[in-house]
Amino acid sequence: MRLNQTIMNNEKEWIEKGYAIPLYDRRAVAEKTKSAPYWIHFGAGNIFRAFQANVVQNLLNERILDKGLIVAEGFDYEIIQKMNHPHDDLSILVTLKADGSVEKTVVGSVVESLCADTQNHEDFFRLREIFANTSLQMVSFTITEKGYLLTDGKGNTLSSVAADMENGPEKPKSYIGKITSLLYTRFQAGATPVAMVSMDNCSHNGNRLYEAVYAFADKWSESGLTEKGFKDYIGNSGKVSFPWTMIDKITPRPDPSIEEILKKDGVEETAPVITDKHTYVAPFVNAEECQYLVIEDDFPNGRPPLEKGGIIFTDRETVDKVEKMKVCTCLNPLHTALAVFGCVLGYDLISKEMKDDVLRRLVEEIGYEEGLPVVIDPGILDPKQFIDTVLNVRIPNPFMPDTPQRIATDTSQKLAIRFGETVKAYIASPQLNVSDLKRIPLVFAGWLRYLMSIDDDGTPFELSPDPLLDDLLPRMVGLSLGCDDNTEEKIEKRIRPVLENKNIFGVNLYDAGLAPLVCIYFREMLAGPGAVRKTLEKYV
Ligand SMILES: NC(=O)c1ccc[n+]([C@@H]2O[C@H](COP(=O)([O-])OP(=O)(O)OC[C@H]3O[C@@H](n4cnc5c(N)ncnc54)[C@H](O)[C@@H]3O)[C@@H](O)[C@H]2O)c1
Ligand SMILES: O=P(O)(O)OC[C@@H](O)[C@@H](O)[C@H](O)[C@H](O)CO
Repeated sequence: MRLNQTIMNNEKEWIEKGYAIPLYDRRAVAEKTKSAPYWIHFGAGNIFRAFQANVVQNLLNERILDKGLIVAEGFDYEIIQKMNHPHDDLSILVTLKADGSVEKTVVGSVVESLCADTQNHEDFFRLREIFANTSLQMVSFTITEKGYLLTDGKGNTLSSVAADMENGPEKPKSYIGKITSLLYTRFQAGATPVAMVSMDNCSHNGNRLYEAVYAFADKWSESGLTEKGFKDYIGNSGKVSFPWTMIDKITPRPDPSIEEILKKDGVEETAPVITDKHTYVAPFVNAEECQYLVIEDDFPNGRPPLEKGGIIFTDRETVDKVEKMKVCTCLNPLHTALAVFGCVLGYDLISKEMKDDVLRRLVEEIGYEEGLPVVIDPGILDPKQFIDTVLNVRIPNPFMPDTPQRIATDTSQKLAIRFGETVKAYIASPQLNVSDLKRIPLVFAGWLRYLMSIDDDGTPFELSPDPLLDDLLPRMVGLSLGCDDNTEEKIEKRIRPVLENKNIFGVNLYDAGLAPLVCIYFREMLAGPGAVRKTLEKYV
């Protein structure tokens, strides 16, 4: 059984093996989509294939939509070359339910995949054609938090961004430079409206995308590299919107245990690949069943009826509340706490960590006691029920192959949103006292301990990728486990610049009054092998 367009002539075998297959004429859908695209997504990673692509598949099956999706990859072209093209853009979604049952779906809603690479003339020409088409209604993104960065950890403009700003929209190399250049194509083709929809886990993600794109438009306009009016098209015309969103569906990396299931069914060539840019991809994706996508309803060129596929459209204020609930308190902080301590305590599965009493108590206390008091009820999802499901059903699901190592990726980019917002809310509240926060500082100390890349038994382990490692790791040099030399002064001197960094924590932890506690916890975690667990048991 080969995963490519031939399955449409060989449906019986797939259906007999329990696969749901596309119930529409895929060739006809592809033809219509290519001639009048309405939705292009950037970031051909796992969440897109597990969530957005499957929503469109369901709507195609139900004849609510008659066009599919185009996907573009602007960072890791190997995904397109090694997964999309060899499989004719089909992928298998394996849904792992908490009762242990498994649902297998061949998703065929993606009908074209392109490398957003200005060196790849054919693909970039096609992207310009898509952006010039009046039919285009939405451009969405799952490109990770760092995809929107224009500067490095020290605040210096990235060299690719600086070069693109200097050279203009012709052949940019940076991600946002390419996106802004494509918007310039749309501007030149009649300045028709479009919605630019970030679906990444960053606070006010629409603003993050807007600010990055506007910085290019501003610079290019100022230097006369773009025609008059482009900057206003992006910033003031009301024609280009940047809605805010909240997306939620735990989508681990493709796991060998799931590959085994597919292999047993007779599916060929299912092996996952780790690309040179460290993306974990396979012809299949594995994900939980639960999913939420909440989008600010601001689509100046109209939009498909995605609400019929379960996507919630609402106002910006509600998205803000629901996103704060999920990303800042009820899910992602708990994930990050489990990620850093999981790596240090030698875990390779999040669900196993939930059987460890002290880790379970830690995330319950962060969620219910420290996070929940600052949550504003968004009205559309109940925060208490949400966190109950996260802690009792979703994270402990033993059938989900999610790992602390995946979630630990880019932690330096996530702490500000996942914990900093709560710290800020405590500082701002007349009723709450920031010094009551005891567990969040424990996670900060746990992250510093994680950065030493030595586990709690004293064995070295590999850190997950993070754009700030080059800045952060030198700070850890000279600190070692069980060393009498680890004086309070020495430790503080090393980590002070990190704790003061607002970009990392969202606040200066000294100004917030939390730094001394972080230093105490961190020092105790350095006492020797076993000290991390001992510290957790002492304080949680
Ligand atoms: N996986 C999940 O559980 C989940 C759930 C909700 C939201 N998200 C959001 O989606 C994002 C992607 O998740 P995924 O599961 O698809 O991950 P993935 O590792 O499968 O794919 C990552 C995608 O981001 C791109 N990317 C990586 N680094 C980049 C960079 N520096 N610049 C531009 N693009 C870059 C990759 O090329 C790829 O397209 C997450 O960072 C998160 O914001 C993920
Ligand atoms: O995807 P990231 O790297 O931003 O964060 C890792 C996880 O916390 C995240 O992917 C969750 O699984 C997701 O946010 C659940 O909806």
